[in-house]
Amino acid sequence: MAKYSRLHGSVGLISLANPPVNALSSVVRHAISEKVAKAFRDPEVTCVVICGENGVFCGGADIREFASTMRGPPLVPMIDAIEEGEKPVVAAIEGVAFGGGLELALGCHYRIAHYKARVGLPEVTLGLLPAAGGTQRLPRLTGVAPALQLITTGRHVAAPEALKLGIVDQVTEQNTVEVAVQFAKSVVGQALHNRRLSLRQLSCPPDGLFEETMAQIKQRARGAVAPIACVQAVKAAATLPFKAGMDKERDLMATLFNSGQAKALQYSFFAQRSVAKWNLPNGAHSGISKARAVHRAAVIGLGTMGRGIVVSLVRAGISVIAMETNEKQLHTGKKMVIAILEKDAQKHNAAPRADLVHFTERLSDLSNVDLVIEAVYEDMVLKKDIFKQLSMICKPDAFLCTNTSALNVDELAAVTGRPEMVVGMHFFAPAHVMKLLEVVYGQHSSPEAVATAMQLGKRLGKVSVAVGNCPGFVGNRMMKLYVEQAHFLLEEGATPEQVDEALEEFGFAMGIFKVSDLSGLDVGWRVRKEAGLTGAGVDWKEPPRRRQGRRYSPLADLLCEKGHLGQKTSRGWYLYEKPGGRDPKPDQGLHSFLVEYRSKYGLKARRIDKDEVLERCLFSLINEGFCILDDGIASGPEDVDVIYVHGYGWPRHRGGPMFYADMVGLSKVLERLEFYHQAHPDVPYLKPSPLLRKLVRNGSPPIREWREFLKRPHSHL
Ligand SMILES: CC(C)(COP(=O)(O)OP(=O)(O)OC[C@H]1O[C@@H](n2cnc3c(N)ncnc32)[C@H](O)[C@@H]1OP(=O)(O)O)[C@@H](O)C(=O)NCCC(=O)NCCSC(=O)C[C@@H](O)CCCCCCCCCCCCC(=O)O
Ligand SMILES: NC(=O)c1ccc[n+]([C@@H]2O[C@H](COP(=O)([O-])OP(=O)(O)OC[C@H]3O[C@@H](n4cnc5c(N)ncnc54)[C@H](O)[C@@H]3O)[C@@H](O)[C@H]2O)c1
Repeated sequence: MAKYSRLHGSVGLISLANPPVNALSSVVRHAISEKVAKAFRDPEVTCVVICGENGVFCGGADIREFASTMRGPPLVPMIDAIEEGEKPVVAAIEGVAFGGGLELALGCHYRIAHYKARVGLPEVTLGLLPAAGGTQRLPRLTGVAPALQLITTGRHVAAPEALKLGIVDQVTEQNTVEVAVQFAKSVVGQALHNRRLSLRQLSCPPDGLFEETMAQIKQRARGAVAPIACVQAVKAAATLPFKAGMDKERDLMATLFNSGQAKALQYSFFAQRSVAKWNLPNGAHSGISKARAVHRAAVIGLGTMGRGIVVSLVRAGISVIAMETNEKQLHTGKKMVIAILEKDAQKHNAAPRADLVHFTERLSDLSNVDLVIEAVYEDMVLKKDIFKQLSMICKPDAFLCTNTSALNVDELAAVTGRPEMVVGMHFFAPAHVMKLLEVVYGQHSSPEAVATAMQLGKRLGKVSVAVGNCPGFVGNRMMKLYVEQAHFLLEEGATPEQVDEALEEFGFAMGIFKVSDLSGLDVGWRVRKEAGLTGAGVDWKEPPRRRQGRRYSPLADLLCEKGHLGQKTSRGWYLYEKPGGRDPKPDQGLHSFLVEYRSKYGLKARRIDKDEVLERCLFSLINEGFCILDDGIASGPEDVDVIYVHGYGWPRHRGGPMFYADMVGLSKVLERLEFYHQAHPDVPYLKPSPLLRKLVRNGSPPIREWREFLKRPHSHL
């Protein structure tokens, strides 16, 4: 709803009141239209201020309404009516003015913002465009180039920058509504013609602007349609009269509105918020579990992961003890941490925060920290030794966390005298960049420990997902099968280029073989050795392409044995111009190696099409996702999808693997898995999961109903 009051006798104040973000639901739109008309009718009222209650102007259209038939007064005529009014209308912006909220403000004649407010048109991130005049009014206010950038990226703009761009007329540190009221009174009687953005003429955009932006988008937003529609809409603003531009905006929105991409992106928006509401097998949940404040943290091991974790903690203003095992490693780690912090400082024109980090070689220095994150080698014996020592050294209420990618959190907890204080905090590389954090609860992890890790993740700007304990947790458990299928496809006749091309066309920023070259083939090699699949622990009675009773591909192991570890050695699945090179080229040597390999094992190469690449790689991953849900390791499909979108490069406009399965159709996924399982009976995980079968038996309900078919989450191995 929206409230109406009269201030100082002559100012009509309209306050949007729809907590938490004053979204423009049909009720709110109705109320605004009514109150504006009332203020315009009232002869005592000479000017109007529109604001939002609770320190938020408006978070835009009510996204939940998009899933059903839109009812209530549309936004466009409502905003037009405000702009056409003969009394000055001032938007008082606190908190945010996003999407339809900013479009409403652009319809007002003036905008006053609090200095902490943010504005933006993030519709593109929801698979849409700003269709309440945003694509036509913003370019008329800022010029075409800045508007194009803001609309195609959805970037949030802080008030001081908004002032520079001309989006707001004034920024204040005072009470914004009071300032806006005084301002409104001061402009009564002034001509409004110039303040009506729809009447403004646009100056010519720079030559080639639209073509260049389109090319950048095609490169950056692989396959996403909304940014392209945004360019077309802004181009209409630059080339057509306002009314014709509005028609174009509406038509483009109509094509986006019901698209699969818009549905996927809106699902992702709510999924990201739903994972913050976690629950544990013992009934504890985010609503009742209190996090403890973390003032001092420690990170053990300053390798690839530890460095990034230290930087993340420092960026959040937390003081850190960074510990390494010897002077040389400490020196290298310290140099890397400081280099990143200095780069940060340069970017923000501030002093580096290195004073927050204390570097040490002594574990005993950790006695007084609130929380420790261990990030040493993936070696259970080493980690256990460290946890045993931590249990004795750290103060009794310190949380002990591990960044292990796949090891058993319960086994680590068991060597401490405080298993309830132990959780996994699984960051992703590089940890100061990647958004995802898996918070792994063990059998004994207390709700307070989970709440603290989740809260800390939030403070570090991560999207945190609570998951149960099993080998690989959620992300890596699914990933393993996806990688394995890609290797099998090479055995059967594909090349790394063919597999990667299919995955990149699907929307992944990088195909799986390029990713493998980037992170180093030795990472997986170490994991396979630890799992007894290669190296000393192997049962040599089994043939090379069979391990632990099932099909196995030793291809990656053979490359590692040759020293072909990826970018760092200039050869892996691709060829690079020099060690550390970034530009992958097809490797004829690798192709010949594949031919020899197939001939050695009597494998006949066949033509593998893109559909098979996608189905084999993605459906096996999805099938494991269903097993994970069935096991209660993830509490809902949203958790799996958020993990894949934020940690594994799954294209956001495809929602995530479980959402994708729903879009493709569960019976199709089931039928194809049955087909591939019959064709490859020695690959057990291609057998469709019982949950997938159950859902299909129950008529393939939409993803939002899957939780009804799930058991409660639990942690098991
Ligand atoms: C606002 C935020 C920055 C706040 O962040 P914060 O961290 O404080 O809080 P949360 O993110 O946790 O949010 C709290 C709570 O609020 C929910 N929520 C937030 N925003 C919205 C919203 N806009 N609508 C609904 N609900 C919202 C959130 O889900 C949380 O609740 P939960 O229960 O899940 O915990 C931050 O929230 C944020 O960034 N929000 C999104 C901002 C945004 O993207 N805004 C743009 C919205 S889209 C829009 O505005 C479109 C406009 O351009 C208007 C277009 C006109 C539409 C015309 C339709 C024509 C259709 C024609 C086609 C017809 C074709 C045919 O069928 O024939
Ligand atoms: N690299 C990744 O992509 C990635 C991603 C997520 C999680 N992980 C996990 O993070 C952990 C660390 O991985 P990494 O890639 O950073 O390894 P790394 O080899 O780059 O670094 C490990 C560091 O630990 C230090 N170390 C070893 N023993 C120590 C001890 N007793 N005390 C203090 N420091 C010690 C080493 O000197 C080294 O600098 C592993 O458990 C790994 O599985 C790695």
